[in-house]
Amino acid sequence: MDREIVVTPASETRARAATLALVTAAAAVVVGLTLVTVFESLPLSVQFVPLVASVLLVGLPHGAVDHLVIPRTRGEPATLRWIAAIGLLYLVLGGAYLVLWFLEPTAAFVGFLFLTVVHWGQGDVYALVELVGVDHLRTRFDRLLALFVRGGTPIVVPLVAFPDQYAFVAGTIVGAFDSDAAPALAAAFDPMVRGAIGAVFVTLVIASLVRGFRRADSIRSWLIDVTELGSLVVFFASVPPILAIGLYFSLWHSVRHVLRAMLVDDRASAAIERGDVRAASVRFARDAAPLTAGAVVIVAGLALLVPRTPTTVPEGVAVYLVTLAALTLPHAVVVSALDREQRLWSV
Ligand SMILES: CC1=C(/C=C/C(C)=C/C=C/C(C)=C/C=O)C(C)(C)CCC1
Ligand SMILES: [Fe+2]
Repeated sequence: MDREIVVTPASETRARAATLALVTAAAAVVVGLTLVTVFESLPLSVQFVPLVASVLLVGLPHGAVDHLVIPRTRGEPATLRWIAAIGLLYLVLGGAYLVLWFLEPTAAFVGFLFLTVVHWGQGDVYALVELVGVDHLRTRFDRLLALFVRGGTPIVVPLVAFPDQYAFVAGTIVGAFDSDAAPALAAAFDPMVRGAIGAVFVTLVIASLVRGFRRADSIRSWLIDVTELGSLVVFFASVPPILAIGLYFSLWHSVRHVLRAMLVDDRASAAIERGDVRAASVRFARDAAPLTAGAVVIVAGLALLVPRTPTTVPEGVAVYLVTLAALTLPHAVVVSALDREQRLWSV
């Protein structure tokens, strides 16, 4: 296999990063499952806490270094040209997607769910292949199957397990733009439709498990994959989705991407190598601070622009999620470029 990665962190550094990723992911699962086990019902105000916290802690910031990651991967300085190119990408794609939200909010929302599946899935494929170092995702097809299964879990499992809360959030998001969009969305919550989506998903999960087991040389790395996936499914099947997605977004998806950004940064990578996670985090926080602040300004601006001005926490979070959608489209393009640089899909 022809692998030419300019910045290739030592395998020990990757192993440290994998441990950090697994520990924070496990923390998300344990916190979520503990909360639902200990408390009979969790007030919505508590369920929203992790999602609101993600504005400043790891969630939103994880994409705020997109202007730095590609030049760093190539071992080039992050010149003004690079920054302008990524800025333009965000402006054009994010801006066009925001316009779509105003024109066709239901379609924009459905698109957001698909985008999330692909983007969260691609992040997990990176972690499995490059951090954990699994050997059973050999072909592009294996990786694509893993992408849909991993990215699909946070979006499909709650649709089956928690349709009411799902419908509430979907209705609040689309309702910010169109107060009578409910009928168009209602179809997705029909038990038959949910059953069919669930059945397709379960088939994919089983296919990926069986295929992975057959192809694995090392049972250890397959077991890590299965344990992660199993925990993820149980987590999203038992924890109400507002809480579950809040925990997952920061502690699972974003932490993995932050580690990826650190590994392409010589200084942060050296800090992780010597076990100094603090130094690596401080450096990341400095890199991410300006554009995180920029993104917060966009959330506030959008809150003023949407036809229905948010007045409650769920409505405020809805505007935040629409901003995340608009930012995630160009972010997923940058991450795909990073996947390409790191030859994640050329197998
Ligand atoms: C909160 C929430 C939902 C959607 C969240 C989404 C889609 C978040 C995507 C975030 C991204 C893509 C962040 C960037 O990486 C659902 C599923 C409607 C169910 C109810 C709770
Ligand atoms: Fe991301």
